[in-house]
Amino acid sequence: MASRCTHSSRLFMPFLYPSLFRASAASVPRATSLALARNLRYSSTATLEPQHSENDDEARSRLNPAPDDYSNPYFADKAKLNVYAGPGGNGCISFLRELFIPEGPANGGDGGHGGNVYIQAVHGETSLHKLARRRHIRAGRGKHGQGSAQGGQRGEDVIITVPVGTVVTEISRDDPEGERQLIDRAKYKRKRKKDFRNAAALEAPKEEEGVQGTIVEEEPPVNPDLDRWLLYPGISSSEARRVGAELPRLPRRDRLFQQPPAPIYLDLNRPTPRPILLAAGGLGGLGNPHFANKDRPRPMFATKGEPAMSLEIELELKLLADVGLVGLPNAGKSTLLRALTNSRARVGHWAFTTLQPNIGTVVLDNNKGRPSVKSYKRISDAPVDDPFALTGAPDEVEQRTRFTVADIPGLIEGAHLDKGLGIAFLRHVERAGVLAFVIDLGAGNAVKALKALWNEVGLYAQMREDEEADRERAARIDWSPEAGIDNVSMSGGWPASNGMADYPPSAAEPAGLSIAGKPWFVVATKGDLKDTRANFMELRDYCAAVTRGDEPHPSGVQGAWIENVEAIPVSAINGHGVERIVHWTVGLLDG
Ligand SMILES: Nc1nc2c(ncn2[C@@H]2O[C@H](COP(=O)(O)OP(=O)(O)OP(=O)(O)O)[C@@H](O)[C@H]2O)c(=O)[nH]1
Ligand SMILES: [Mg+2]
Repeated sequence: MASRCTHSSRLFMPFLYPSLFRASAASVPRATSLALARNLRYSSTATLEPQHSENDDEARSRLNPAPDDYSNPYFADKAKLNVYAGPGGNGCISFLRELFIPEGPANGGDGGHGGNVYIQAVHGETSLHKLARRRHIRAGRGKHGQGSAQGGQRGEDVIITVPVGTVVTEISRDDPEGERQLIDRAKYKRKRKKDFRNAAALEAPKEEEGVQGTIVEEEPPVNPDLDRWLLYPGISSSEARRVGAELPRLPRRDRLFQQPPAPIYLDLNRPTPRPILLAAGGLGGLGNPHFANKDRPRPMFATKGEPAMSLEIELELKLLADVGLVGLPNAGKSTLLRALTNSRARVGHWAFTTLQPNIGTVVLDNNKGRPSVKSYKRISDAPVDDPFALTGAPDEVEQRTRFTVADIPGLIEGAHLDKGLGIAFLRHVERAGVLAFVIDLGAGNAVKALKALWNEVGLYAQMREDEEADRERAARIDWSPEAGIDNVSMSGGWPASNGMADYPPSAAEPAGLSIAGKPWFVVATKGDLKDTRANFMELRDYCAAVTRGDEPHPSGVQGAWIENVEAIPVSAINGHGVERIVHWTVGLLDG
């Protein structure tokens, strides 16, 4: 396909793809290159390019790239958002006025409802960085009603699209309408009690009446909902007081969208075809015709639109890769990812080259002939718009054409104490089907390194399980203000019985099994280095002993996966042995 920006692409090329530029620079005629140099005089990146000698370039390859030969897409795996639903528009107070009808009937329009905020997990999104930058997300406000019975426009809805694998947690919410409903309900209960007591007092013996029977004149009640009404702006203050005292009760209104029960917790580990409601917009106010009757043909009031709910939510992305690479820094994880996939992850001979997760795809079948490996995966046909996926639907099998591999920053001993880059990145391999421990054969005892890695992973798993248990305990306490008030069916994708207490009881799993229960294997890399054979043999014997049960699982977790622990020797930099990793992984994935 022809380039869509032939002129500008040349200019931007060195900035975006320095290595490509170097390769093509030699073929650019001298006159052109001079012209380019002139154009790029102020471009610091072009002039500061490190110069490589010819020999240097020859030694370089896709698997042994220069440190600056990589692509670095924007990535964020956490975002905090303030979400505001749209407030409703006010109702209008207006009267028909025509040539021979000076005082016509009420014709104020209703206010529009505020917009809702939804969330939807879609394929194609891979990062939360755009949302992290936006921070505030607002749905449109409903427009006010107008004269001549014109209703206000509805506020625009907003759909937050997030990558599949995002977990949404509510931090706090401000729901003025929900709070008001609670207060109204409490007041109503108090009033009923008081009325009951008064009625009982009236039925009490009559002799006391002579002594205490003085009738107390009650003050005219002040309308408690005065702030929810709009009064005709043209009326005088005395008239306003009179109208205020005569205001009717606020009408009860049916809602199409109920606010989702607090606290929101959504694990969007599958795409959601229908957006899920996070915050419903406020109802629009009612115009003055709603309050006209034969005693009050020209109501001088209308209702205001409802204020909107706002939420503070946290989004956490857990990448959904099939295989997670776990290893110490500089072990060769990114090189292995390059060897397995088309990834352009950064490779460097220092620790912490990788600062953010990289995902690569291993293509098994590009549909251009026979697949390199035959593999089948189970697909569940549980309804994907069920945010809690509580239904146990039967599984189907389909041919696997690719699988994904996640390369994360290296772990060091003590990562759980927040040393190095910490263990936060382990959440990206937490959901992987298979874990591959990448061990550098040239960097000391491989068995020791494997044990150290499993120790960190085990501590991480325990931490996550404790967090999950805490969250579930909090969710089971039914403190939600909405619970038990209106049992109206939820719209916008929430299941009707969405009380958190309805969760199925969690299976009592031994601690740490969420990760230690996964199939795993060891990739012993840098096998091309001298004197690494003994180290590999020791590692292989250790893995065999673990499989036999002679050695405990390196994490120390009881019941961890030890079916067939294998150590596969590779030289990723030369692409040797990586085929075997593909076959082995597929075998474990197919289970
Ligand atoms: N000899 C040899 N060197 C390798 C091999 N694989 C990787 N290396 C080198 O090891 C160094 C580190 O490789 P990386 O792939 O960046 O290691 P990493 O595990 O991703 O490192 P971090 O991202 O820092 O955790 C680089 O200089 C690679 O060229 C290999 O199979 N053989
Ligand atoms: Mg790396």
